[in-house]
Amino acid sequence: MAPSATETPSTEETQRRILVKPWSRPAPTSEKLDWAPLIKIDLSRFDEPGGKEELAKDLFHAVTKVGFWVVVNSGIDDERVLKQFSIGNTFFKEPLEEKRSAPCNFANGEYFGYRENSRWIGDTGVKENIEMLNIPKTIPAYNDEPKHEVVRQNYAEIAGFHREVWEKVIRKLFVLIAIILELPEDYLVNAHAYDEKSDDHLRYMIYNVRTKKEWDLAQGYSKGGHTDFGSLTLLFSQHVAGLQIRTPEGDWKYVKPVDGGITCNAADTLTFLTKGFVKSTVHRVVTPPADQLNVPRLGLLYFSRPGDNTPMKAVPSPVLERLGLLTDEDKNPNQPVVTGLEYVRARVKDVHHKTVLDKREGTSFEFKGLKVANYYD
Ligand SMILES: O=C(O)CCC(=O)C(=O)O
Ligand SMILES: [Fe+2]
Repeated sequence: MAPSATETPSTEETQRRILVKPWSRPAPTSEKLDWAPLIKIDLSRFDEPGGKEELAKDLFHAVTKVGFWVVVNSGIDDERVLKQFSIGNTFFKEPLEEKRSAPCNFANGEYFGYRENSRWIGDTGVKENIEMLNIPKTIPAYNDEPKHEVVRQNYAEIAGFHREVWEKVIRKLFVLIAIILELPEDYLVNAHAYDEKSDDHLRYMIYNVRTKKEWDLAQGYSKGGHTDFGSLTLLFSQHVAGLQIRTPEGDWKYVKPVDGGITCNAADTLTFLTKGFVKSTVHRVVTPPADQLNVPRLGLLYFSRPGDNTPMKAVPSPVLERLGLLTDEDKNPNQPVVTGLEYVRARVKDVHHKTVLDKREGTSFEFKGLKVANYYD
C-alpha cells in the first residue's frame, strides 16, 4: 500500500542509512621485494597442554630481538575482518564535514577520533596522505565519546570485533610475554585490562593515492621511521606493500602480508616496563611498488596502550633481575612514577599537535625520565 500523504516518515527513514559496500583485498604486488623473515605464532596451540609454554619459547627471540612477528590461527573469522575494512573504507568516503565532526584532540594528546590528512610535510609543498579513525574500547567509560555516523550505524559489529581482537590476540600475547618474563601469567593482562580505561584503539587507516613525484618529495624529506607509542600493535593483513622494519642487523626489509595472519609488533611502553628487554622496533611505510601505486592502502590496526593508571615502572621480573636490568630505583615502591595515560598523552601531543610535520631525525622525546629516539633514517 502506498503511504498516504498525511503519513510522516519515521525518524529512521529520515536518517541517512550509509551503505557499507563489501571491500576485498587488492592483488598483491608482483615485484620481488626483500621480505623480512618473521616467525609465526600459532595461537590455536595456546590452550593445548603445555601450549602456552611452547609458544612463549617460539616468541622469545621475536619479542626481544626482532620486535615483529605474525600471529596465525587467532580464531578471528576473516569475514569479520573484511567487514571492518569495509566499514573503514566507507568511513573514508564520507563527506569531509562528517569526518571532521569528531576530530582527534591533539592539543590534549588525545588520539580517539578522526585524523585528517591536512598537515604539510616540512617545506616540500606536499601534504601527508594518511587519514585515520581511532575507535576507543567499547566500555562504559567511553560511552560518551562522539561517534561518526557510520560507526554509530555499525556499532554492534565494531564493538564485538574490538573486544574479540583484545580477547583472542592481545590478551594471549600478554600472557606469553609474561611467561617469558617469568611473571604471573595475568600480570601484563592486568596492566592492560580491556575493562579498565586506556587509550587502546581500533584504527581504520588509509594512505590515499598520490603521484610518484609526491611520494618522492615526501620520502626525500623524511622516510618516517618510528617506534609505536603504546605496548603492542596489530596489523591485519592487507596487500599493498610499503611497511618496512629495521632488522637487528640494521637493514630495512619489507613486511609480507600473511593470509589470515596478523602482523604484531612490540612498542615503547612495553619496552619501558621491561627496561629495554622487549624490543620496540623501528619501522616505516615507504612508497608502494609501481604496480600498487594507484591502489589506496587501506589499513586495519589495533593499538594496545597501558592502562590509564598503570605505573610506568619496571615489572618485577626475575628475568630482568638476573640480567641486572633492575636498579634500586626500579625496586623502590616509593619512587614517583608517571602513569600510562600521562606518558601516552604527552607522546601523542609531542608528535601530532602541529600543522607542519617537522624533520626530527636524530632527536629524542623525553617525558619525566622516559626517553625514546625520534624518526630514524
Ligand atoms: O600502515 C602500516 O602498515 C603501519 C602503520 C604504522 O606504522 C603506524 O600507524 O604506526
Ligand atoms: Fe607504527
